[in-house]
Amino acid sequence: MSESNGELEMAAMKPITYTLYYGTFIHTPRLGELKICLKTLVGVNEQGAIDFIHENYIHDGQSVVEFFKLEYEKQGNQADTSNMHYVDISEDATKFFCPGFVDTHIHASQYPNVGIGLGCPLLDWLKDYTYRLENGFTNPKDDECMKFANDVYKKIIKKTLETGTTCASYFTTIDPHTTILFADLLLKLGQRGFVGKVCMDSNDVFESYQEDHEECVNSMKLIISYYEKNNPKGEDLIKPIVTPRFAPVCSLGLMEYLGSLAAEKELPIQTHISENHNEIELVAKLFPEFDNYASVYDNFKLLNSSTILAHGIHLDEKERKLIKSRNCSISHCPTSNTFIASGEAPVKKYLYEDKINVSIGSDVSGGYSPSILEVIKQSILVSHHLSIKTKDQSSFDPKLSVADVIYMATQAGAKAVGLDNVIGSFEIGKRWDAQLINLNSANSNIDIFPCNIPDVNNIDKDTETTILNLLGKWIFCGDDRNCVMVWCNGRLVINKQ
Ligand SMILES: Nc1nc2[nH]cnc2c(=O)[nH]1
Ligand SMILES: [Zn+2]
Repeated sequence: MSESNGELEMAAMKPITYTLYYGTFIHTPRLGELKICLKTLVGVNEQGAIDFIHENYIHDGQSVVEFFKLEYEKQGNQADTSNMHYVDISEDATKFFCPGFVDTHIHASQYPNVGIGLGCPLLDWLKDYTYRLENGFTNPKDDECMKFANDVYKKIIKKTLETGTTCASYFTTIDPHTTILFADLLLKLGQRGFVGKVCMDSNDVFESYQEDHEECVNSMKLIISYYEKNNPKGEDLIKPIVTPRFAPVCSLGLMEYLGSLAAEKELPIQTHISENHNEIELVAKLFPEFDNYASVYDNFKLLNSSTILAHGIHLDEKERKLIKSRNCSISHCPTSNTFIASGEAPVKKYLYEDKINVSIGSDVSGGYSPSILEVIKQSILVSHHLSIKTKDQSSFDPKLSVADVIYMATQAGAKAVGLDNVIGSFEIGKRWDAQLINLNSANSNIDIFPCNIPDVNNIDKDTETTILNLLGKWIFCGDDRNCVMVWCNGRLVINKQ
């Protein structure tokens, strides 16, 4: 089903080649707008950028490569077709291209704990499971520690790529050396990623797992200079992200420093907010001078258009207004919110009434699955529970649609990480971060019947309905076996065909 580590690394190292993609494309360029493009031809150049898109392109016997050459010459350019690739899925109605998923909240270091700690409330879960595990990454002079970090980090990157995640915003641990190892692996394996060394200097409940202010400053310097030197030329594949873990483990001085660092270096920010009622009470107790949880972060300039706030389940109206006014994004993590019983975030309301950008996060290992396909399934189910609970109290229906969740997992994720003009949908000039879905792949969990197959040669309402039904099958019955090829920045990084 998947390649060995060795083959995967080699795939990522390959130069990007000019490639034509032909067939069905499904994407959500805007909230609530699902676009189904049939018989569409997309050209991706050697920089990994989309050069042209022709919808409803019919061959007429002309070779597609010839057509492309003529088109390119019309623009006054020479096309080198000697090393051109062509991926044609147009004859198979159960295959489609979709933008790569963007996971806006994932803890790489917590991968060994997936499935562990069921129902344990957040603050106990952190103390009893999470800090203990992360602490195992903080002894870089010990070969065993480095081997462990290498194993965990390689496996989580490989796993997320195999499930169609082409870009992720990661938390590692407080340790800078294993964090650099993680950044190195992202580059080797070819995934676009934001690397968040966890910053925390006040961990009373697990004192051996914290850093002092100076250690944090030095670690951040090390990581920022690594990124400046090691990104491939012309490709900004990795970037540091300023990561105060959450207010309860950060001193005022640390938050002040991190807010200034983000502003000075123009770096994005990620943290947690309003996940659990006991956590919210703790914040109110620790920071009595502030109005609410969100204003603690705001006071230290940690809320801006490059901030990703994970969870945000129990935000009050004032907080939501503040978050909107600062243009922050929320990362909705329903799998985690159900697994550790934190609650149900009313994200349909955030999206459509508050007009906040809401993306999707796996929150491994609060979330048991690194697959964003699994998380969007959970986001729909959680929204249905919310709808059942609130039916008699409000006319607003919190149920999420298929278009909503694909949007949150792609274009909204791209916006959350500041790449809304770079990835997230298929547009000329955007990078080719994409996945090929095959609903009939080897060992697929989905049974497809003749009545499920759309007539892709005849574009009408029936075709659209049948394709929408297929999307339902993908989200609810599919899994990583249906994600057969993955490209990141134009480069093929997963090939299970
Ligand atoms: N889900 C989750 N919430 C947090 N809040 C602070 N740290 C964490 C974490 O690691 N996971
Ligand atoms: Zn988290």
